[in-house]
Amino acid sequence: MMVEFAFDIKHLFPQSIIRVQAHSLSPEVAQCRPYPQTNRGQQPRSSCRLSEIINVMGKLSADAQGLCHAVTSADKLAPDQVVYLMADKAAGHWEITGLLKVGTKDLFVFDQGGCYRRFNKTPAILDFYVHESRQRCGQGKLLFEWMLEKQGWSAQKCSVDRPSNKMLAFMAKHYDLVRTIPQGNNFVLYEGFFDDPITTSKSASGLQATGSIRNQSQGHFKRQEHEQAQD
Ligand SMILES: CC(=O)SCCNC(=O)CCNC(=O)[C@H](O)C(C)(C)COP(=O)(O)OP(=O)(O)OC[C@H]1O[C@@H](n2cnc3c(N)ncnc32)[C@H](O)[C@@H]1OP(=O)(O)O
Repeated sequence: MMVEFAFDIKHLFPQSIIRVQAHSLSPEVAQCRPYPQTNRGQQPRSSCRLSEIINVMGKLSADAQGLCHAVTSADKLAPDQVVYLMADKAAGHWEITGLLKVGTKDLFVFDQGGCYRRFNKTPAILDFYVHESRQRCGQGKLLFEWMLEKQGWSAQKCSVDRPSNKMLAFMAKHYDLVRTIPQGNNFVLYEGFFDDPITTSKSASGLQATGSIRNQSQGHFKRQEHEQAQD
């Protein structure tokens, strides 16, 4: 069953995907609720509605990935992070179908030669979820493509925070991204990340060689490990 909210969401979606940042949220969702008693006769503010949607979808995403804590919530959204929310009315009324949270990270990463480098403001995929009833129907691709266009990013330049097995399969299927470069942190980089970084990536700037430490730690597969543990 899809997620239901105590308010009509259609006014929030002038198109099927919207871009939300921290400044348009009310992180103190508790102060917005309960509906409609505290706002008798009034619609809850859109910032309250968006915050509630993000909290609910963040929780569903965590559940789907077997995580104890949500990666995405209204109060944790940093100023440089963006949440893309997707909705449709395929069932006759508007429903929220997906969430994609992205941001930028200053990462110390290993290149293909094992050299340790610093990349400032690396495009980062932080949380991604399509409702179970809509998975494997191309909705994820739609949302991801929209995000890439709005952010001005390309898939191979994105770092991915602790990708799940489904995420790895998604990147392989839609972007032919299969070969990862082992890192000592939770982020996965794909081959192609280091190709011509200055000219082809708008955001992966500030490349600095910081040594040649070789470390093949695989600490980035937390979500995947968790999934497997749950299987
Ligand atoms: C950084 C992170 O956020 S990692 C966490 C990613 N999120 C999750 O794992 C939560 C649960 N999964 C999902 O929400 C979704 O499956 C997403 C967001 C990963 C992909 O969204 P979808 O709408 O399913 O993607 P879309 O339909 O465009 O592409 C389908 C492809 O994704 C991958 N995929 C999606 N679901 C599955 C699955 N159950 N098993 C294996 N691969 C899957 C496959 O490559 C699939 O292609 P296929 O059906 O030909 O095998």
